[in-house]
Amino acid sequence: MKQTQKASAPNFSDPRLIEVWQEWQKAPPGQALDKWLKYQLPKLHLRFEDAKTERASLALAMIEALRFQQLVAACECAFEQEDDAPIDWHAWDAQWQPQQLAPMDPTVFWGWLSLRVEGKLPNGRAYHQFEWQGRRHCFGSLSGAVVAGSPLQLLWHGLRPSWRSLLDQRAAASGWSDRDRAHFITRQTQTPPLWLRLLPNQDLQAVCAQLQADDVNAKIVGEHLCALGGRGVQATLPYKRGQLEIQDLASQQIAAAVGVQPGQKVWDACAGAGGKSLAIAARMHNKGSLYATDLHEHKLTELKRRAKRAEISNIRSFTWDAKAPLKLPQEVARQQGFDWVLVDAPCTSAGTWRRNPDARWRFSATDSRELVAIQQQILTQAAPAVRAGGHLVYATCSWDVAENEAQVAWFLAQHNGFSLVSQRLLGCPSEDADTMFVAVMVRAE
Ligand SMILES: C[S@@+](CC[C@H](N)C(=O)[O-])C[C@H]1O[C@@H](n2cnc3c(N)ncnc32)[C@H](O)[C@@H]1O
Repeated sequence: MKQTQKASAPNFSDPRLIEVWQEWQKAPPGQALDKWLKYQLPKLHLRFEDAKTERASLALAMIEALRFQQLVAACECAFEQEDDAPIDWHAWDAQWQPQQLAPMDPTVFWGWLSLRVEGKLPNGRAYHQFEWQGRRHCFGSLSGAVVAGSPLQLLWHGLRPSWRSLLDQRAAASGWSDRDRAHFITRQTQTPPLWLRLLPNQDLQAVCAQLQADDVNAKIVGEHLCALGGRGVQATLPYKRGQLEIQDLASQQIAAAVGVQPGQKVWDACAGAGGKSLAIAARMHNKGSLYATDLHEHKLTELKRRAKRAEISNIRSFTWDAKAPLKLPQEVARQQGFDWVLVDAPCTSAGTWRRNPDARWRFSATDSRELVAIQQQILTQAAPAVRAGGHLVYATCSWDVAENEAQVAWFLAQHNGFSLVSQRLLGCPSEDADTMFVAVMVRAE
């Protein structure tokens, strides 16, 4: 099958990046990069020879830009400083906002970025070696000053120094060694592979071989399949035939923590577009019922489309807002509750920053507090729907302890009838995936 190859690396020498970056600076604060690229890139009337490949390369460069934009600002700050006095990066970070990048010359911005990502300046006359000598020197000094535990270490890997205490909490909660912690931090600079979930009765080797034949760099890791670079999967035969779904490894592990048996009753309370619902239902073989609810109707519409594609017929979906308890469906009321309830709660999504680096700049203490309150509300409403002896599974795609272990502790303190079976962090740093959390609790008989 002939397939257009998409770019697998950013091209920092592409002069069109200047305009793209300037336009991005005009986007409303908080705009998601992937949506912006999808709708705005075609509007920029940039001249492309191979539009698909070149747009993909621009998109990859923008992903790197959003990952390291604060480091670029820090480099320019260090360069402009007149004396050699050490900079208090904590204090600098406390007043830094992404909007402060707008006045920076975009050529300078991409120069710093290319130094960080590729170790060299982009090709082009704008980067006259002599003029950049000072910046190169400054870059070398900064990189030499990156030591474990320092604010500069976090900046260097695209993380805010102010998140250090959150990392400390995570390291303590997960019993990370210094090596685990360093691994987690360095992995924030790399996009994880695109993980694929095989539908039941599919042959892992055969699907992998077909993906490779379709020009996807597919690889088997243990019992799992992933695409390195992750492009073009939706254009392949296995995807079109419905043999696989795109789903991060950690997300697959959350679905696996719902130990459902065919014939049981499950409620996926925050089902969204159905990532977990579909994976859970796949193990039910259309026996029993899975109730998929969400605040947003449009997400459930997508869930229904995906369920049809996967030939799943036992999912019932309807909107539900955690402001009120769920009225149990009759068949569930008869057995006095669900066997399994999954709360895949709305969260800061901090565990997806490797894939969506722009999301980190939307992370704020106020939003986290609000989300913690919503998570507690959803857990509180979901708990009575678990039957005696049934299980409540709580999950997030965040590594923030406040949204995870602390929530579980809060819930258990409020609900005597529940006890903890297990809780763990999934994905990065143990695996090359997003970072997520899952806790399984059981209700007393
Ligand atoms: C982490 S996402 C769920 C992802 C989904 N389970 C999946 O695997 O694709 C959290 C979901 O919670 C929903 N949500 C947010 N606030 C809610 C509320 N008050 N009541 C019910 N659902 C809510 C959001 O619409 C969102 O789809």
